[in-house]
This record gives sequence, C-alpha cells and structure tokens, in this order.
Amino acid sequence: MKKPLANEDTYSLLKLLFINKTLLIQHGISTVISAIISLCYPLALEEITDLSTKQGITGTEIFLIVLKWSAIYTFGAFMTRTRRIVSEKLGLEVSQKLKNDYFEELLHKKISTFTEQKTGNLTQQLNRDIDDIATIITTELSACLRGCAFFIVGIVCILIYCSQLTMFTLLPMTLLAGVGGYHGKLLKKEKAELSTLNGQMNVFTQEKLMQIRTVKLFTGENVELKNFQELLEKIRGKVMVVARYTSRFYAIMEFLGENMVIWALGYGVYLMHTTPGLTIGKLTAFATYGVYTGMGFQLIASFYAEFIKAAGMYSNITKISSDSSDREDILSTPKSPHKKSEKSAHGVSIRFEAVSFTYPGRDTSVINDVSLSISSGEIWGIVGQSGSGKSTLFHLLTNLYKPDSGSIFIENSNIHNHPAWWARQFISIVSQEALLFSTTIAENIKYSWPNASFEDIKEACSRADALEFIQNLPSGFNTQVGENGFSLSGGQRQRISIARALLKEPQVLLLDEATSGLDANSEASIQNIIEREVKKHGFTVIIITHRVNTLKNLTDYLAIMKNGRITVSGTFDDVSESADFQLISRT
Ligand SMILES: Nc1ncnc2c1ncn2[C@@H]1O[C@H](COP(=O)(O)OP(=O)(O)OP(=O)(O)O)[C@@H](O)[C@H]1O
Repeated sequence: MKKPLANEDTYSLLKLLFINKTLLIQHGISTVISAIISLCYPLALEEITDLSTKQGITGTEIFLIVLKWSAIYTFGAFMTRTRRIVSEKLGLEVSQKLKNDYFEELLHKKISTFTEQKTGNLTQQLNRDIDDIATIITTELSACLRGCAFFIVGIVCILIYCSQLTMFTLLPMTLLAGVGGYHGKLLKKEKAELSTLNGQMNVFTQEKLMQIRTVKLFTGENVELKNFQELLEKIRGKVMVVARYTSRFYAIMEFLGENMVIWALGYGVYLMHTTPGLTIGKLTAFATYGVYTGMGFQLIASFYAEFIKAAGMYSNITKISSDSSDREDILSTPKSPHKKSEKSAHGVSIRFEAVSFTYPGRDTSVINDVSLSISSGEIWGIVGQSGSGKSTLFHLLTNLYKPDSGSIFIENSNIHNHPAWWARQFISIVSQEALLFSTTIAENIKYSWPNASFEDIKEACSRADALEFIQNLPSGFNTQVGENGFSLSGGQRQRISIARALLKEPQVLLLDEATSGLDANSEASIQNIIEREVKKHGFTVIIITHRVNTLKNLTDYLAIMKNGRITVSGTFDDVSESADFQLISRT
C-alpha cells in the first residue's frame, strides 16, 4: 500500500516556491490585492443599487461613484494580469529547477537504476509530472489563496450583513465540506491508478517506437495495435471513473452552493418584510458574499485534490532523487565528459584480483574469483560461450558495476578508490551495436572529446577509414545519423564508433564483439584498422569475440571464460592446445 504523504514531502514541496523570493512576494501581493478588489464587488453592488432609493442624488454624484468603482476594477484587472504572469514565471522557475536537479541526479545514478526503473517512467516524471507539480503549486495555489480570502471574508461579511441568514446557510456549507473531503479521498486513489496507467502507456509507446524495426520485421503491427488499444481501453475506463467522481463532485457542489444562495435569498426577502433596516442593497451584498464564500470553498477543495496529486508525484520523484545509495559517486565528474589523454601513444596496465560479482536482483554470481594481469600495451583476447560473463568483465572494468569482492587496478591503482569516471578516462569501448545519438556525424564523433577541432575529427575518421564515405555523403560531416544511427550501414556506424573511440586517444581500447555483426570484408577492414592503430599507438587492448580464429594474428594473449571463471590463459599457442579452446573454436 502506498505510504501516506509524509509531512516533510509537503513541506519541501511548498519550499520550492521560495526559489525566487522576489517573484514569490510579487505573486503574494498581487494575489492578495486582486482578491481584496474582487471582494469589494458586493460593496460596489450595494452602494450603486442603493443609489436608486437615495433621495436628491444628482447625476454627477452617481457618475463619480460609478467612476470610483470603475477605477478600482481597472486596477483589479491590472493586478490579475500581474498575478497570472508572475505565477507563470514562478512556475517556470520551479519546473526548470526541478527538471535540472532531477536530470542531473539521473545522470549520476548507477547503471543498475536504469534496469530497475523503466526509462519511460523516468522521462514521464522528468517532462510531464514536474510540469504538473509546478503548475499546481503556483497557479492552483494562487487560486487556493484567493479561495481562502473569499471564504474567510465571505463568512465574516455575511455574518455582519445578516446573522440570521448566515445560520440558515451553515447546514449546506457543512455538507459542502463533507462532500469535498469524501470525494478528495476517492479521487486520490483513482488518480494515482490513472497516473500508473499513463506511465505504462508512456513506456509502451516509447519502447515500441524505438524498436519499430523489430516490430515491422516480425510483422507485429497488428499485435502492437491490439496491445495499444487494450491499454487505451484501460485508461478510458479509469478516466471515466475519475470523470464520474469529478462530475458528481461538481454537480453536488453546484447543487448545494446555488441552492444555498437561492434559499438564503428567498429567506432574506422574507426577512426584509419582517426586519427593519435590511435593504435590497444589503440583501444583494449578502447574496454576493454568499456566492463568494461558496466559490472560495470550491477553490480550496479543488486545490486540495490537485495538491494531493502533486504531492504524490513529488514524493515519487524525491524517492528516486533522494536515494543516494544508488548514486555513482559523490565526487563531481569533470566538466568535459571525457578527458583526452595527455600522454597518447602508450597503454596502461590492468589487473583483476579475485573478482566476484552478482548482478543486483540476481541470485547466481556471473563472475567467480577472476584474476587476470594485463601489462601496458598488451593485446588480449577473451573468448567463451555466450553468457559466460565476458561483457560483464568490461562493465566491471569501466566501473559501471562494483564487484562484490576482489579489486580491479589500473596502473596499480584500485579503481574503486577513485570516482567512477576515473577508470573511464583511460578507456574507449567499441561494442557490437554502434550506439549513436540522433545528431550529426561530427557531433557523434566529438562526443568523446568535445573540444576537438574539425581537423582532429577528420584525422580520427581517416584513422578509422571513415573519411572517404563521410565526405561522399551529400551533407558530409553534417549528415544526421537518425535515431540509433539508422540512416547508415552497420559497417559505417562501426567506423564512426571507432573514430569516436580513437579521437579520445585512449590508453585502453575495449572491443566487445566489435566486428561480429559485419560481413567478412568489413570485419577484415576493421581488424586492419585496429591492428594498425594498436601497433602505432601502443594502447592496451582487450578484444571479446566469438570468432576465436580471427584473434590468431592480432592478440598476444588469450583467456577463456566459462561460467564466470577464467579457465585457461596464456599465449595463443598455449591456450589453443586446451580442451576449452577446442570446444569454443568448433562452436
Ligand atoms: N544487466 C544485467 N542484469 C542482470 N543480469 C545480467 C545483466 N547483464 C548480463 N546479465 C547476465 O549475466 C550473465 C553474463 O552475461 P554477459 O553479457 O557478461 O555474457 P557474455 O559472455 O558477454 O555473453 P555474450 O557472448 O552472449 O555477449 C548472463 O547470464 C546474463 O543473463
């Protein structure tokens, strides 16, 4: 069951408003002034209506009284404009600050956060929920403040105007409060369920559109449309429940509120005949203050319902952002995402010492007591059957995950004694899927070194044998690669990925099945690039591949992995004698 909203969440939600004190003060002042001016309306009605029965009044006097009220309401309109614009500005500041903090927090989360949390939910929180929260605590809160002023002043005024009539209106008023509270509770539960369904819809559409190729290749269009329609149907059902509750709520409010005014007015007319001093102007003012009291109550009730919704969304966001246990590190990452190595053309040593690891949420360990020592500039191949834990070794070396026991060293320094980015600054990785951003080729390559000049980019492309094909594209380096690099061939994407890796001048190059998805020609050409670069720059290289025979001329050493353990390691010739090698080379 969902925990009731903690007081500190409510408090910190309201504290957000203090983000810009000047705007908050302007907002408060304009809200109060515009509420006071609105509340003077019955006075205006009373004064102007009672002029009709005033003896000996001249046209000029009537004109001046009307002009006075007109001036007051012109000023009121100006205050409304100020209140609304200031409220928008404050809302914008709150939402941008929340978004900035939340996105920054997400960027620093450990990679496991993104396997546990659906990214669709995170993007919904980042984009929609935060906007809703900001609107509720600015626009809706401002309406609620007006509502409080209407309600309090309304009650006081109707008591002053006619206490007998006020008592007459107290019963429906109490009923109004009861109905508001009851529906608030009902709506809270239904709206939370609706929000979960909307989150599921977000995740569904995002995933299916991102995987549109898979959907098409398996002719899954109709299946996905059916799934989508089922989800739409569930949302429709929930929206209708919410709509039923909401419409019933507003109908009852209107029924009670307006009946209260009508009956009170009727009773007032009766009192006029029996009570001296109760004029038509006073009765009109009483009725108008009665309307204000009801309106004030409605504004407070609707804010209450919205605030509960905002507080629920805010509590979900703070649950993720305030949990520092899944933060990658507390030390700040460098301004530039990756530092270009100052000393290029050399490698670094790497050592795994008795490393064991189990993925969060899994029972069985994936890496078991792995020890491996790689000297600077060596080229290692790691082979093993699918699922044996090869890629996981890369995840541990790049500090995406921390081992449960054992240590990993780069240049004899334990990588866990440094912030997570420390290990990554030495490393460039090229994996089977060349993951590119949906921007230009140049921007994708520059991602590893944002300060690179155009000449640097061209040089990296030339080293990755990518220059010619890029220059032959109609827009050259400015070609948009499309989402996930869809507008390029597999080999072209991989060359861009290699250029990006080389531009950084890494000291360690990790290749995770970098050529597996390519045809024999592309594979041979990419292996040539790697061979040439490694010889020239001398960085340490670890290659993961299924195709063991392709490693013969490329690697100095080989390690075989089986069930998360390194069973054999040594030179290619030594290892190739082993039974495990024979087994892998046959599969
Ligand atoms: N993020 C993850 N969360 C939980 N388990 C994972 C995760 N990634 C991989 N695994 C599991 O860890 C085991 C080893 O996976 P890993 O990707 O390291 O194997 P691999 O040898 O590289 O396989 P392949 O050659 O097929 O890429 C597998 O059983 C896999 O299911």
